[in-house]
Amino acid sequence: MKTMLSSIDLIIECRDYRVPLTSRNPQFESTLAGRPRLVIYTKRDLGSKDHLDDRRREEIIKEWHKPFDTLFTDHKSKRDVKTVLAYTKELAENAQSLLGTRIMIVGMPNVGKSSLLNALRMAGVKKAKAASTGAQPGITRKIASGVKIIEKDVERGLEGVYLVDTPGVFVPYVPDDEAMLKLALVGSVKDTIIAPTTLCDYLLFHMNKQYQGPELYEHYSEPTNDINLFLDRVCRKTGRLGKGGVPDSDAAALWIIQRWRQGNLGHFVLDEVKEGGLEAKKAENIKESLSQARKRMKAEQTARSKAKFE
Ligand SMILES: Nc1nc2c(ncn2[C@@H]2O[C@H](COP(=O)(O)OP(=O)(O)OP(=O)(O)O)[C@@H](O)[C@H]2O)c(=O)[nH]1
Repeated sequence: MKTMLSSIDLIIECRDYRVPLTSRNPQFESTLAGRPRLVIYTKRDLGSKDHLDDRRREEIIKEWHKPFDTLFTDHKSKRDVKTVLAYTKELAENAQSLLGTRIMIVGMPNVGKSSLLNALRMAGVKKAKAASTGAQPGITRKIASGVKIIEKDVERGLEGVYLVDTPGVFVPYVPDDEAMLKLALVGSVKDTIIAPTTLCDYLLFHMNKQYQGPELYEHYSEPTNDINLFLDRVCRKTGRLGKGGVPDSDAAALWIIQRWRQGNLGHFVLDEVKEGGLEAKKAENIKESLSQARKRMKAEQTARSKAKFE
């Protein structure tokens, strides 16, 4: 990515709408520093009900990223895709490059980079899917060559706009267990990494915290904080029973997680969004990276003194 940056006119940084803070990658900040950037929060449909609270949250997030522009998208919304397309077109018209405008799309695994690229291509040049997409992270494995999203327009001196898709880049370290649970819940890590019942327990905690609370899962269980009881009810309700009628909790947990990821168990954000939240997160990341550096130095020192005595 770094080596390509010199030929890139704009970086589109995709972040998951449901984890605006936890998905911050400090590595991008240093690598992409000084480059023009547009921040796009993807999967808005899964985190927003388009209420006043949601719009207020989006205003705060926009403030966080200034001077960069911020957009919020659902890749199936024609209006959202057109807004992104118009943004890139304006950029290209102002740049008037002889080689065309090149845009690199970066972000965490499974955040929706390829889906956005495909939607922009369809809306811009009416061409079918150029990149593979999938519900698990790690589908895009290499940096693709530019995919055209806006045609050349000789009369307007426009040389075309090209998007470069990149593989998802996971945060260099995850500061705590809760951050890992959030990233797993939104699908940034493979489902085999964290036990499904643990992940589902964390989801249950969030569902209970929402305004609708237990109504969100009323088809499956009575209100509860107890994951065992909850999964038992889900198994019975959906027939996820093994030999001798034993509830298959793992299968039920995975199914519930998928239902939430598809937007069927409430639309909400896992991070707390407040004014100055991003600045606080940046300060936290600096503290964390210092302590990581100290740990690394200590380990190196121990290894050196061990080698001396061997
Ligand atoms: N509901 C909803 N789902 C989305 C949206 N964008 C992407 N998805 C889904 O999220 C999953 C991941 O999308 P991809 O486009 O493959 O994500 P990616 O960032 O390219 O993933 P990697 O290849 O792992 O880097 C797919 O199942 C998409 O259908 C969105 O705006 N809303």
